[in-house]
Amino acid sequence: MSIEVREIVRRFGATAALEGVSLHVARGEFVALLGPSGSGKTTLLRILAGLEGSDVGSVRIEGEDMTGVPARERRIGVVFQHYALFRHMTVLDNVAFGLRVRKRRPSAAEIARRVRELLALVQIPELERRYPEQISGGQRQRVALARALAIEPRLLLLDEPFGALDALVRKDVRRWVRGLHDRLGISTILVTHDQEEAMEMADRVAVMERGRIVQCDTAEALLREPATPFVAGFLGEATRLDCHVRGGVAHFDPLPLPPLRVTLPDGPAQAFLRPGDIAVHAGPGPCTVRALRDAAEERARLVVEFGGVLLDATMAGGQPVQRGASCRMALRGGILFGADGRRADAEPVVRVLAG
Ligand SMILES: Nc1ncnc2c1ncn2[C@@H]1O[C@H](COP(=O)(O)OP(=O)(O)OP(=O)(O)O)[C@@H](O)[C@H]1O
Repeated sequence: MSIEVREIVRRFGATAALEGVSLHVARGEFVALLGPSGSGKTTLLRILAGLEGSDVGSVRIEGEDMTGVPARERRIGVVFQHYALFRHMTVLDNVAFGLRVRKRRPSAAEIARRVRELLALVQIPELERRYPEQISGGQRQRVALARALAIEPRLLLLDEPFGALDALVRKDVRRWVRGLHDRLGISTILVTHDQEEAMEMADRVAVMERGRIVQCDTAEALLREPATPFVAGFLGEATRLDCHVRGGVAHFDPLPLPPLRVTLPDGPAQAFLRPGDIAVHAGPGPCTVRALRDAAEERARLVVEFGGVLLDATMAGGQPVQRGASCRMALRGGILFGADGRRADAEPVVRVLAG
């Protein structure tokens, strides 16, 4: 089902949690809300779920205004980070809960059939008699999802649902949840502050900053065409550097980095250099390798220090380097924002190595 959020404002005393948020989610779409702590993600989710009201603005689900519609009548499944499973209830009773408290409650036999179907769907049919403390974190996550799905939601809201899982399990559960979303054809909104998670799972990512959605787009578009310096800095592990544009060339002095050609007016600017924009060459030079990442990859990632600044970079060529080794560095490009907020892609002036 489609969701239309219009100009939502929500204040808590002097704090404006949401300052005019609009968002459209198409039927069957998976959208992530991504932003730093306190940017308003959870507040927006709670307003969608009907757990919180808004001061201004409206939420429409499939065209129907949700104002005054209580949470349990919205047919929205919600999963929070702390799954809040009922500890004194078995897995089966936890999943059945939403069905048992329904206004039009199905028969006991129907509830049992539905719960077994759901546990099979989330691939834990053998756990129905266990209690939450007798199952693993990943399994609890699946129970929480089965419970959210039991009410046959039109919309699934996931609030940092993978935070309590260790990295390996998290990856698996993430893929599996996306697969489930695709199979069931429901709309899903995921709240996260993990950009990798948002980009891997969602069709579109809404980047939030201080109570606003500053950009909502595909992961690729957010990386290629960030709307603001905040988005450029928040996604893609870019290094932010101040620079100065003179005659269509950005200079980084006093940092001894090669200049970049860019179509921006003269004046101060901010450069966002992604790891792929900075190519490191092994051999004597002015930079020092401080850390190695993904060393087994063909284009190994590394952190280099240059003039007291740490830069996320990429190894050029296949030569191995070691922590502490000296190296040289070239710029392949970057994204720059002028003082007026205008964005421009930068290119190397000449393809020479720094130093
Ligand atoms: N019930 C409340 N009373 C007062 N202030 C609140 C309340 N709920 C949220 N806020 C404030 O509103 C702002 C947005 O909070 P929200 O929880 O929506 O952010 P978030 O992006 O989900 O953060 P996090 O990633 O840390 O969960 C914060 O400044 C928060 O302190």
